[in-house]
Amino acid sequence: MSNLEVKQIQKKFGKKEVLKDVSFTLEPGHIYGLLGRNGAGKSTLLSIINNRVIAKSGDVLLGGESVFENDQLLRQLFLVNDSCLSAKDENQKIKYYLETAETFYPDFDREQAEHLMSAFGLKGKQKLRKLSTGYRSIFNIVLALSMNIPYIFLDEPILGLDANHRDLFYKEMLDVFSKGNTSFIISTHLIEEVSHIIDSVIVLNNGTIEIEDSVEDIINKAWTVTGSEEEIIAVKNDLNVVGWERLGNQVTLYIYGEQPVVSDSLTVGKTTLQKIFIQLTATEVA
Ligand SMILES: Nc1ncnc2c1ncn2[C@@H]1O[C@H](COP(=O)(O)OP(=O)(O)OP(=O)(O)O)[C@@H](O)[C@H]1O
Repeated sequence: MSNLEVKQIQKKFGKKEVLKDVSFTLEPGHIYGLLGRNGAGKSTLLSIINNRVIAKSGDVLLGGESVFENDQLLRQLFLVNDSCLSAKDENQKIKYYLETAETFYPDFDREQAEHLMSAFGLKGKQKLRKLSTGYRSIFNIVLALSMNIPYIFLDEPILGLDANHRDLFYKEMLDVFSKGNTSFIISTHLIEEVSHIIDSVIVLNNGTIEIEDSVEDIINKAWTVTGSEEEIIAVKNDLNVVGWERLGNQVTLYIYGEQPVVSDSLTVGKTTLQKIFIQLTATEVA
């Protein structure tokens, strides 16, 4: 498996510059979380990488070669989202789409698809257009986890899934991941829920990549300093503060970087991936 390099992607809708200059590299053997506020451009970026939306400029390279206009390379990637099947086809039965997937993706694992359908309670004779929101997500998950290709992109994969089905999805995805043939890139707002599944994070903010790091490193760099307002004001300029919060008469600073060195009267603590993400992306984007 080769690296997938996303290089200097720019995209405008009308006058709105959604992606200003987006570059990052995906490596085999990872589960990435693509995080960003509503309207940050995650879906647009995933569609561009998978050649479903055309960028103003930039490139996507697999093993050093551009994937655009290269069907063979494009078949090493797959984006599962609400529009991965064209609307006009929705009258068909589920088994039709599985057969189509087998035609286009020679490594598509039909046995795995049948296993997943039985685990999630989806039947081949059901028509796509009659599925509930949750079962449409399940159908997309069945496709994604049976593809058997190097890079699978999932845009909000758990939309409408109940807690049992979400757990089942994570378990089945980890099973596929453990076989070593596929890296996953998941775009979602359920950060706490996926924080135990993903190992790396890409944060899209203000049209560029704000963070590209392992979950472990981000958590290691995420600190809080809590104390009275007076004490906090006295130290805040010496720290790399990315946000703050008041609770009663206590103020908490969110710090991103080295462990803060402060007086004993202040409390230094750790924080979660979700909290630090909220602080790092606090400015309105949409
Ligand atoms: N086809 C389009 N025409 C015009 N504007 C668009 C189009 N697609 C997306 N946009 C705009 O581009 C911006 C980014 O949208 P996008 O759906 O990529 O963001 P997102 O990060 O996936 O958002 P969310 O988390 O809310 O799903 C938004 O302001 C959106 O309105």
